[in-house]
Amino acid sequence: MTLAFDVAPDRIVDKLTNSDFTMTDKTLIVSAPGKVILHGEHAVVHGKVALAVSLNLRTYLQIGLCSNGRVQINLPNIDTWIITPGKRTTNQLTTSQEQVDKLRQFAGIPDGCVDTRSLAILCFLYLYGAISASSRQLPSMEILVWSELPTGAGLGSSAAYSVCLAAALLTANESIACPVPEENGTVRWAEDELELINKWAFQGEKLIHGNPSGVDNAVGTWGGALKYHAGKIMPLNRIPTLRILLTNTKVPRSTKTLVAGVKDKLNKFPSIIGPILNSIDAISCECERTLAAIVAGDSTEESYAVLEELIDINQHHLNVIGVGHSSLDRLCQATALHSLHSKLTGAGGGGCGITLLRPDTSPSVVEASKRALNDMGYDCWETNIGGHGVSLHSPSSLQRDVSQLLTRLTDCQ
Ligand SMILES: Nc1ncnc2c1ncn2[C@@H]1O[C@H](COP(=O)(O)OP(=O)(O)OP(=O)(O)O)[C@@H](O)[C@H]1O
Ligand SMILES: C[C@@](O)(CCO)CC(=O)[O-]
Ligand SMILES: [Mg+2]
Repeated sequence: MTLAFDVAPDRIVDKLTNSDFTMTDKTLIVSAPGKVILHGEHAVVHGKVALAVSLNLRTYLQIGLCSNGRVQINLPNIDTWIITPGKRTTNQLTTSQEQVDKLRQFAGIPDGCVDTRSLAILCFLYLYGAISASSRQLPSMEILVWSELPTGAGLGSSAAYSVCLAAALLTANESIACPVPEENGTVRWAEDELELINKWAFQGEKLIHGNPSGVDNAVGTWGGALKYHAGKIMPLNRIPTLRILLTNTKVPRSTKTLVAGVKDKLNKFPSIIGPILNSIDAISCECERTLAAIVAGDSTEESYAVLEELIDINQHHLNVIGVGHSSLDRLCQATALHSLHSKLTGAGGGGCGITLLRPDTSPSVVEASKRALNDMGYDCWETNIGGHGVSLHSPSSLQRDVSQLLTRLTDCQ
């Protein structure tokens, strides 16, 4: 998707612009990781504990400042969009309904819309307008966002997108420093700057999700493993290297819709759904204790059995609160045939599931499970967790395939 608009006049310029892009200053490349939630999705929106870890799959954003009086954003993962101009909003770390309504009107996006492109555009327009509000002039820039993450599949693609946008726009606007990565290197921002990135990314998530807990943008910003509770972010230092099989059912769903559905159920049946959310909270806490026991070397066999049981219980809870899906049931059944335990991850309703592998799960069991899942039409891969948080890259530090892709996409603009 490519969006372009004039930054000066308040009028629609529209669609693809090409050759008149002239870079005056520098190009920045930032990236942020996706995540998996081990336990606590949905419950965390209602103040319960969640445990989440970053993935090695990342979203990349390239931003070039220019002097052609235009803003152009290219989002190849999600196709094409027709354009609306940008708008200055107030530079405040809160999103008022009035501001959002004005932006929606401006971009022609109806209220309650969950369309992928509309939400991505709304998020960009908001962050661009609000972060640039302190500048004398709205900056002219060209942005390209490309992700290794499947969009809208439970792996935090919206948060990685928001974190990248916040980091790039704050850096371009000099609200945070522009650390210089060494040749072939990657750098991160200082802690207070990460906090600012995270706060802005949370505003972006609000536009995409409606009512996010903040856990996904926290993982996108800090990376690693963390415990999230009522807005408090606590790094998890005592977790073993977990082997996780990640499966994408490829059933599309919207986090915004699913989160709203759980809220409705909770409002309708507080004394029925409330205790389930409390139980999910207890599962997260028990999981944290069990992970620490594994690190301490306490009866690993038994600890893994506990982790497996917690996964099964939570998957049932998630079904009860209405975020399961028949594709996820089939995933759980297929892995259970190989004595493996699975649950949905992220918002559910389709999207991705995680399957816990033991340190000694044999390659033949993993291969047989993957084959069964592939035969059902799912994508499935054993993943590495613990990717670093939002980072700034020198072009030469990027993996060759990522670098080539960004170059190719830039050339196509
Ligand atoms: N690479 C991308 N380019 C543009 N927009 C993106 C990109 N990745 C995500 N988005 C935006 O995020 C939305 C998907 O967010 P959603 O929260 O529904 O799914 P998710 O973040 O992948 O899953 P979860 O929130 O369960 O972890 C898309 O509709 C789109 O608006
Ligand atoms: C479903 C949810 O709990 C996790 C989505 O990855 C929503 C949120 O925490 O914002
Ligand atoms: Mg999301």
